[in-house]
Amino acid sequence: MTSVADYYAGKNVLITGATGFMGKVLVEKLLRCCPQVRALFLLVRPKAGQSMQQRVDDMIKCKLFDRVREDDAHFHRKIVPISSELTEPGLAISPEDADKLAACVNIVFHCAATIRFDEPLKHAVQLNVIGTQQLLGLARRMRHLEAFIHISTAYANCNRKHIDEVIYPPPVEPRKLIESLEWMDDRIVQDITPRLIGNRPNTYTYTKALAEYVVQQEQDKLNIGIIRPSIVGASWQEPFPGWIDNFNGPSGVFIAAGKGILRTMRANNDAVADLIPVDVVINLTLAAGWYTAVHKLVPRCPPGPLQKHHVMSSFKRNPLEQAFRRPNANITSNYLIYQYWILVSHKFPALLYDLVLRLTGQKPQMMRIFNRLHKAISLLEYFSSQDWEWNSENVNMLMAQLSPEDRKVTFNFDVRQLNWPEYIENYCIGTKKYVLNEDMSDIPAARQHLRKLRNIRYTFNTVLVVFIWRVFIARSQMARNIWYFVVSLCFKFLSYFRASSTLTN
Ligand SMILES: CCCCCCCCCCCCCCCCCCCC(=O)SCCNC(=O)CCNC(=O)[C@H](O)C(C)(C)COP(=O)(O)OP(=O)(O)OC[C@H]1O[C@@H](n2cnc3c(N)ncnc32)[C@H](O)[C@@H]1OP(=O)(O)O
Ligand SMILES: NC(=O)C1=CN([C@@H]2O[C@H](COP(=O)(O)OP(=O)(O)OC[C@H]3O[C@@H](n4cnc5c(N)ncnc54)[C@H](OP(=O)(O)O)[C@@H]3O)[C@@H](O)[C@H]2O)C=CC1
Repeated sequence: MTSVADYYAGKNVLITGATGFMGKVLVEKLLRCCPQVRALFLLVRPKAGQSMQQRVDDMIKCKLFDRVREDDAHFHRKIVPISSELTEPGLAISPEDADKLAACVNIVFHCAATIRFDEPLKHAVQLNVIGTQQLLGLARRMRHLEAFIHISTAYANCNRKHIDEVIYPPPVEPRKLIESLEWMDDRIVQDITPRLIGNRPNTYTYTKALAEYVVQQEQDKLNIGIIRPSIVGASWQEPFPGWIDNFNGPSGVFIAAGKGILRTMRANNDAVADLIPVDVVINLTLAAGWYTAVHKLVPRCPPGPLQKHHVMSSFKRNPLEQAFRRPNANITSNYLIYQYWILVSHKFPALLYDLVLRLTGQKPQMMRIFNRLHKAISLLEYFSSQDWEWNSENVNMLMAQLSPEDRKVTFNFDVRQLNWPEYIENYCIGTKKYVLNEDMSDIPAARQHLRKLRNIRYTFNTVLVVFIWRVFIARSQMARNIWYFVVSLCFKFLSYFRASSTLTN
């Protein structure tokens, strides 16, 4: 039995989506734990005025690569950026680069995708389906290819309640869809999108399902492996706990809750989400690369439960700076209760805050922030308010194939060993440090700010109760009678207490 690192020794690996959240962790892990790997070819596009080389240079400077840097200061020599735009014909790879890749690549990891839930169908198909087809075309030219690993999602088949580790028939024949989209203008595509995606919630899950089918079509020619992670969160252990660099999925929810903006969300009653740490997904992916070189595989990452109270208590211990309110959220599956909390805990405070901003000559902004937040959480609702049953037999089988050292240490993907409260604490701290770039030394000031917010809330509530009561008393004789009765009762109790304490003295 070879170890996973031994397998990658001397291999040339091609990675798409290397500048993304998961791609970066994959590159880091390969360089650190498979030090004999020969070269990593990264398909990267120029973006936002930066050349492909500048983007890769920036990427490897980031903190995520600190441990690799410590081990080998010249690790960047193994990284070979290749200019590529996946939505362009031929992936916009130069003929020389394409020939070079065809001659030497041994393993492909395809991570690139648009993961936006509101992506127009045409663009999602262009990147997630046609981009994948074109990459497979390039893979077919690779003379020494041993495995093609495609990163899909556990929700590609979210229209089913029970999902096995198989490729299901596609919702439509991809070729027919691609042909139709070619002549339709964007307005028509927008109009028919809901009909096309049917009982899937968005173009993302729909195009990921089509991509799986497109990959499966190549199974006679290539060794393919498909990984289906659920909701990918911050790292558990590697390269350090809590690494996260984006607002996607639960991270945006956590940050909004930690800032005291998000106070309610629609989710299933026990508020459990299928979360999986990114380092676990990457360990599984690399192990699958090794195994697929010999066998074919569709493993799904085993998820773990995410619970609301861990998030809240963690942000109370390690508060984010300048919170709008104290972190506290009501999770409910009931639509009416949810709407009530939206009104009372989101819209009313936002209106009040904007009023104060207007009165002090500033531009109102809170309602705009809440409108964006509502759009984002409405897109996540489908996933947070349902449960799925997934089969993970291939994952268990793969685990059993690993050497004890790989299974327990280097490529561990057994989430049963994960301590969830500790993981969530590190996750929340990770959003603070790496997404919001807040300093941990500011925590005492942030705690002081939370105490101030609590005092403001107590004062506000007291004033509100007194005000309502005064209005009520002014209008109702019965309320006045009750009020006088309660006040006289208090006086009687006080005078009795005073009299009895005088007697005992
Ligand atoms: C209450 C607390 C505890 C609760 C625990 C209970 C459990 C419930 C948790 C449930 C979570 C459920 C998550 C389900 C996710 C399913 C995942 C499926 C898995 C996958 O396969 S793929 C990964 C998932 N994909 C995504 O998550 C993408 C979703 N995002 C989008 O589609 C778009 O970003 C969105 C939401 C439509 C917004 O679009 P837009 O308005 O155009 O904004 P931009 O994306 O362009 O961003 C502009 C700007 O804002 C920043 N940003 C983005 N999101 C947030 C946010 N939530 N909060 C704050 N800021 C955010 C973004 O970084 C940009 O900043 P710039 O500086 O770059 O401009
Ligand atoms: N994050 C999650 O929760 C989950 C993710 N997945 C899957 O994992 C994979 C990686 O996701 P994640 O890392 O989170 O996504 P990111 O959005 O962080 O990364 C996407 C990557 O794709 C690249 N890319 C996008 N468009 C193009 C293009 N036109 N040409 C070339 N490259 C492009 C991006 O490059 P650039 O930097 O240039 O934009 C980036 O490197 C995806 O396939 C996704 O479906 C599955 C389940 C859950």
